[in-house]
Amino acid sequence: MTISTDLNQRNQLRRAMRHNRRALSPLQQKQAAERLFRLLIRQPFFLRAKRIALYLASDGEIDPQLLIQKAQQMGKTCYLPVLQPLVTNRLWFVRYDKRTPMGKNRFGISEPKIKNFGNRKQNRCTAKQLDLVLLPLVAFDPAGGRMGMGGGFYDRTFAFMRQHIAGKPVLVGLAHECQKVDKLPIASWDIPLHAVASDQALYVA
Ligand SMILES: Nc1nc2c(c(=O)[nH]1)N(C=O)[C@@H](CNc1ccc(C(=O)N[C@@H](CCC(=O)O)C(=O)O)cc1)CN2
Ligand SMILES: Nc1ncnc2c1ncn2[C@@H]1O[C@H](COP(=O)(O)OP(=O)(O)OP(=O)(O)O)[C@@H](O)[C@H]1O
Repeated sequence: MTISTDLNQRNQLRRAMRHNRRALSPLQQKQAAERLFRLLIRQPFFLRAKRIALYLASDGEIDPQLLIQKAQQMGKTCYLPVLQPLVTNRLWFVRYDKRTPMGKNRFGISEPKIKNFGNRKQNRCTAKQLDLVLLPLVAFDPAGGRMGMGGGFYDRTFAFMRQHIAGKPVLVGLAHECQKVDKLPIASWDIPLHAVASDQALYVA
């Protein structure tokens, strides 16, 4: 198979799975978010983690908002991905709570504002300092394969995980069950997930 047909297939799958996500009703979204919440709050990787990266749901993604609230009540620190303004296509993780000033990134997703690089550094943490990363995804397979929105942001940011088997951070994708496929094609740059949690099950790779 040529590289271009392979790319076409990836893009077709991405489109179809994004369509599946968006087709869920508000009630289905709410129930899925509650099921995911109940599943995750009893996992040792969640209970143990002090610094957790999550995301604000967009485009039909399963919503981790209940998890953000719970983690904060438990005294954990939550971080959101922010598109790096200088280095292209990597993420920063910025501390998030009710008082965090927010703005929209170029994809229309809310993210913490970075006003002053110097002052704001204490609110930022590097990918290696996180204990747990709950990643958004478009499609997944039960072996930890992940397909995202296509920017390669998470893959680039966590590329260090390939050499570094330190068990930290733990990478767990969050998904609707309808985003599961049998087997995703693996690209050389793809970073495998330790697990995927859906509204129905936890798939440990
Ligand atoms: N909720 C959430 N936040 C996230 C991500 C995510 O997947 N979900 N990201 C994970 O990486 C980063 C943003 N990545 C994104 C990549 C592409 C598109 C997107 O909608 N692209 C358009 C076309 C591009 C354009 O508008 O210029 C599209 O595919 O239709 C959105 C977010 C950081 N924050
Ligand atoms: N570590 C890396 N170094 C250089 N380029 C990379 C790296 N990771 C991904 N890319 C590039 O990023 C592009 C998008 O990758 P891919 O389609 O796997 O993104 P994705 O995982 O769906 O997106 P995201 O992680 O933002 O949700 C690819 O064209 C790839 O060449």
